[in-house]
Amino acid sequence: MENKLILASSSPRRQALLRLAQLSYHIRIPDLDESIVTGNNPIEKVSELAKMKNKKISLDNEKEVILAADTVVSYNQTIFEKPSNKTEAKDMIRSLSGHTHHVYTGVYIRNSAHERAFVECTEVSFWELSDEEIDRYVTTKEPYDKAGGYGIQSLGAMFVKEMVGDYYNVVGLPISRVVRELRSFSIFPEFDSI
Ligand SMILES: Cc1cn([C@H]2C[C@H](O)[C@@H](COP(=O)(O)OP(=O)(O)OP(=O)(O)O)O2)c(=O)[nH]c1=O
Repeated sequence: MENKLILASSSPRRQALLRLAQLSYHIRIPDLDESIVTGNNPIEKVSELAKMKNKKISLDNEKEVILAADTVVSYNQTIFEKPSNKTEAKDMIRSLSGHTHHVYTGVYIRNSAHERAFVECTEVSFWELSDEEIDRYVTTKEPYDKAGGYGIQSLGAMFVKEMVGDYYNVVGLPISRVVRELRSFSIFPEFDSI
């Protein structure tokens, strides 16, 4: 029996990125109140949450490999998670306007024998945005299921002036590094065997 990758996430983007890398996976969604992890250190926060999401899923046998992740936006000593309403979304995007922020994704991988954890950081600079632009954006569905209140993979792309680091890390999973780490768990993308 081959090793089996379990994605501990409800995020459609994380699923899409595993498919992009030609990885087969199963989904098990962790039930976790993310607000229990407090504090203003983004690296600690994403590490802790990725680990907690991962450990919420039990390993049924030694072939299973569980992957979990957490993404936050950090600007000026403040962590931005998913905005819960229009006002919060507007405030977040207004603070990011004309500035450079960091997007952190913590990844935690484990099987019955070992575990690997890492944090990837991408630097994103926004253009100066007008109030009208921000108002229009928050009337779309885009901000509400995304850290920082924007989606770089869709309309939020219009805000981005410059980026340093892995684009896919901003979307929720630094897929090229994940693929490399998964090889040590004997999980391989289909293209490895071509
Ligand atoms: C900044 C940014 C974040 N995001 C997303 C990635 C993450 O899915 C989300 C941050 O929330 P997370 O809590 O990391 O993930 P999630 O709630 O979507 O899924 P789960 O906890 O079940 O794994 O924000 C984008 O899709 N685009 C972006 O540009």
